[in-house]
Amino acid sequence: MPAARAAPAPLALTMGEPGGVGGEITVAAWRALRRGDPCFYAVDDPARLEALGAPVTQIAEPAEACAAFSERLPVLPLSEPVAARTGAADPTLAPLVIESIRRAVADALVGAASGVVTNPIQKASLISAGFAFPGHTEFLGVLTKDATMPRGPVGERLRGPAMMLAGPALRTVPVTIHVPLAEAVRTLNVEAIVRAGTLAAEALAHDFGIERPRLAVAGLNPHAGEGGALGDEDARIVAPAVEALRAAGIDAAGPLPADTMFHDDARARYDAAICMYHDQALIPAKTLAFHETVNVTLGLPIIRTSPDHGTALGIAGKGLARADSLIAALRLAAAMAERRSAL
Ligand SMILES: NC(=O)C1=CN([C@@H]2O[C@H](COP(=O)(O)OP(=O)(O)OC[C@H]3O[C@@H](n4cnc5c(N)ncnc54)[C@H](O)[C@@H]3O)[C@@H](O)[C@H]2O)C=CC1
Ligand SMILES: NCC(=O)COP(=O)(O)O
Repeated sequence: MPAARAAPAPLALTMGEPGGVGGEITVAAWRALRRGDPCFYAVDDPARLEALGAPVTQIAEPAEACAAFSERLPVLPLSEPVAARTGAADPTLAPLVIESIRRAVADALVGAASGVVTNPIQKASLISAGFAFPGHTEFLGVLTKDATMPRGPVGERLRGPAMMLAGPALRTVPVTIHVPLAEAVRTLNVEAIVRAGTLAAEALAHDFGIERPRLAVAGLNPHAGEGGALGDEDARIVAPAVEALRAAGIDAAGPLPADTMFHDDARARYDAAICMYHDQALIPAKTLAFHETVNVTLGLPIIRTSPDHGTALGIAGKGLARADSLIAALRLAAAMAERRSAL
């Protein structure tokens, strides 16, 4: 008889900005998932989550989480209590927000957690407190830079980080991420597009189970440059990148006019859209499925997903926040972990 497969490690869920909706959607996600899968633990302040209505159990190690999960929300405590004001971001709490991310990543790097799911952070608040990164994506790239990639040297060539927004009807990958638009245009280059496309194709094959992934590469300018009349970047930068992706055996089409590549019929022709800048990728993804889309970091030695939305300070504590995107993020992280464990 084949040996029974060990139960997967739990997922680690970070605190995010404690003044935002992270705490209440954590509790709602636990209520939705506690009788099924996947099991997770929060790296947070147990008293804070208990005050939000969950029966909590304080754990010392991730390995204790799944036995308790159906009855109580497992919480790995931060080093200090979190005194947050609902609806306001507080830069003095930045060290605890960052501690939560560091601990979750450390657990994933040693295999104690099967992946990291992050609650939203208030970026400006963290940056004002000295945080040197524009988002989780870039921070996670640095936190994991010394860890070996899965699949050895092949994996090393695919080291990110890169961002994918994955929804039921659309996946997008922005080539440039958290930079001002003018800088995105100025710094766009062939290598960055090839890197994003290669990471996307690899993730579609290995994490999403798509045997022969098809990429659609967006142009930068209106009408993909209109033959040079509306800018030369599409011919000079995007087209050679598409050629390079094809030469590497990746099914890539483009540069495509971005205004006509996201309607229903167009989306049926590809598995992911490679976009030139943040909003070109995130606007269609969030418009089509704000509550189901998940933010996935590609090219890390660990799994990381997150809801697509932010801290939503304006609705925090009002009972209006939906946990669907966080639940989708937890489910996708678990599915990715299962796929990777079978490789
Ligand atoms: N992964 C992360 O850490 C992310 C962090 N952010 C940060 O969040 C902060 C606020 O960003 P915004 O642009 O205002 O975006 P937001 O996503 O927080 O809010 C946009 C709109 O969607 C609503 N909304 C958001 N989440 C919701 C939910 N779960 N249920 C129901 N309605 C929801 C809000 O009430 C608001 O009307 C910024 O500091 C931003 O950088 C934004 C996106 C991702
Ligand atoms: N707009 C998406 C976003 O800001 C998420 O960034 P990250 O914190 O996941 O890097």
